[in-house]
This record gives sequence, C-alpha cells and structure tokens, in this order.
Amino acid sequence: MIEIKDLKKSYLINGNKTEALKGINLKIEKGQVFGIIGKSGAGKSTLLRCLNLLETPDEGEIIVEGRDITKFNKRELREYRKNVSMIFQHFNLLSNSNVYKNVAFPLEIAGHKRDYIDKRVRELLKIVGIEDKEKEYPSNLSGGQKQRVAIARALANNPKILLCDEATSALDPLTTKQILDLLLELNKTLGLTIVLITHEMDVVDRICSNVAVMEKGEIVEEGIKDEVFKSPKSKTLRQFLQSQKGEVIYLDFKERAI
Ligand SMILES: Nc1ncnc2c1ncn2[C@@H]1O[C@H](COP(=O)(O)OP(=O)(O)OP(=O)(O)O)[C@@H](O)[C@H]1O
Repeated sequence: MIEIKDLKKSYLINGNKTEALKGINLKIEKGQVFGIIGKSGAGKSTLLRCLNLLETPDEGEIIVEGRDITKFNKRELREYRKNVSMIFQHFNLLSNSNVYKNVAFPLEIAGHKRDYIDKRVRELLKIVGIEDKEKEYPSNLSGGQKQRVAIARALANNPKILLCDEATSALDPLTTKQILDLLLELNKTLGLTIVLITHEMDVVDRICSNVAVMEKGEIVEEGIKDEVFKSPKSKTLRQFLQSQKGEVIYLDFKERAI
C-alpha cells in the first residue's frame, strides 16, 4: 500500500515560486490500477515522479509498505527503486541498442548472470508479445511495439509498482487499446499495482479501478472510478466527462498551478 500524507512540492524559477503540490493526501492499495487525471499543469507528473523520488518533495510523507521512502538513504533508495518501474509517453528506449539489449539492460545493472539474463529477456518479450523482434532497433518499431519493449524492460526485475506517465498518449486508438489490455493483464496476472497519469478519459475508463482528480496542485476528488464518474463533483471531471461524450466545451486547458 502507498500512503501519501500532506505532500508538498514547489519550484523556484527566477524568483517565482510555483506550488506544484499543495498538500496531497492519497491512499493507493496494492493491486489497484489507480488513475490520476487533471489538466495540464495540475501537478500530475510531479506527483508521479515523487513516488520514485525522481522529484524530492519539500514536505510530507510517502509511506510504501510501512516505510517512509522520503527518509531513505541512498542504499535503501536503490533497493526501493527495484520495486518501482516507470514507462513514459516517448518510451525512452536506448536507440543504439536492439530490443534484446534494451530489455537486458536493467538485468545487467542488477548484476545477474548471462544465462539468467538470456532466459529472462526471452520470457519478458513473450509476455509482451514481441518475441520475434529481439534483434530489431527501436527506429524500426511501431509506437505500440516500442511501448511493449519499454514495458518488458520495466518488468525485468519483477517490480511491485508500475508508474505510467502518459504511456499511451503518443499511440493511435487501436494501439492504445492493445497496450491498455496488456497493462490490465499484467495487473491481474502479476498482481502489479499500476499508477498512471493521463489526459485521456478513455484510458481511465478502460482500466482504472480508482481515480483521483487534480486541480492546481490539489486532489479535488477521488475514489472508486465508477462511483466518482457517476457523480462528478469537480469542474475538471465534469468537463472531462463532457468531452469524452463528444460535447463541445471550451476548456481553459493550460491551467497553471500558481
Ligand atoms: N522542473 C520544473 N521546474 C519548474 N516548474 C516546474 C517543473 N516541473 C513542473 N513545474 C511546474 O509545476 C506545475 C505542475 O507541473 P506538472 O508537470 O506536475 O503538471 P502536469 O499535470 O503533469 O502537467 P502536464 O499534463 O502538462 O504534464 C506546473 O505549473 C509546472 O510549470
């Protein structure tokens, strides 16, 4: 279980302070697919990046399985990060390495033996459905195939938590559906907890069990997705639901967290 308590994060640029997170409280249970939605600038990426401490919070606690990760020393953080993987909108693959090497990379870093790496890479490529692509370079792959490589790489060291940063935003609708189906299957078969941030309502609707809505650095509503969607309270969620139904609305889309 992940419990976020009164989490705050500000950025100071040229003397201007931006409060990206203004005291976030959230519980994410083991095995949930938890979606965080909000307009651009609401603080979603900052919150997600705090979960693996790519961003260091200014204040607050992030308790994962009973331990506050914000208090971890370097060694503890290294251990923790083996349990938390991340995938990205633009895949972040190593462009000069083929598929096999991309997936083998985290296993090499973890110090595994060659035989194990070989077996594990093939197993992972099979899980994500691209076992015939191991010798290809990223530039020869479609967006969906690239994201499958990224997912295989993310799963290499058996993480418990997968963070998804707009993981399907660069994909067409059919490929998005296939990648979401894969994520859902991994959630079910591996018991993987998935935390995802997105602008896309269909993504949340399709795979999330729970949802939190952010506005200007705050969580304005959260809960079981079906219940939250049935009676939306925030302006953001009402607008998102309207736009999902294809209604024409005028969004103040670049909402900054000042
Ligand atoms: N590294 C940074 N330096 C300065 N300001 C930042 C930095 N990262 C984020 N911010 C600011 O913090 C606020 C929240 O940004 P964040 O990227 O977390 O929002 P978001 O909801 O993920 O937006 P988007 O959907 O556009 O990625 C914004 O006002 C943004 O400009």
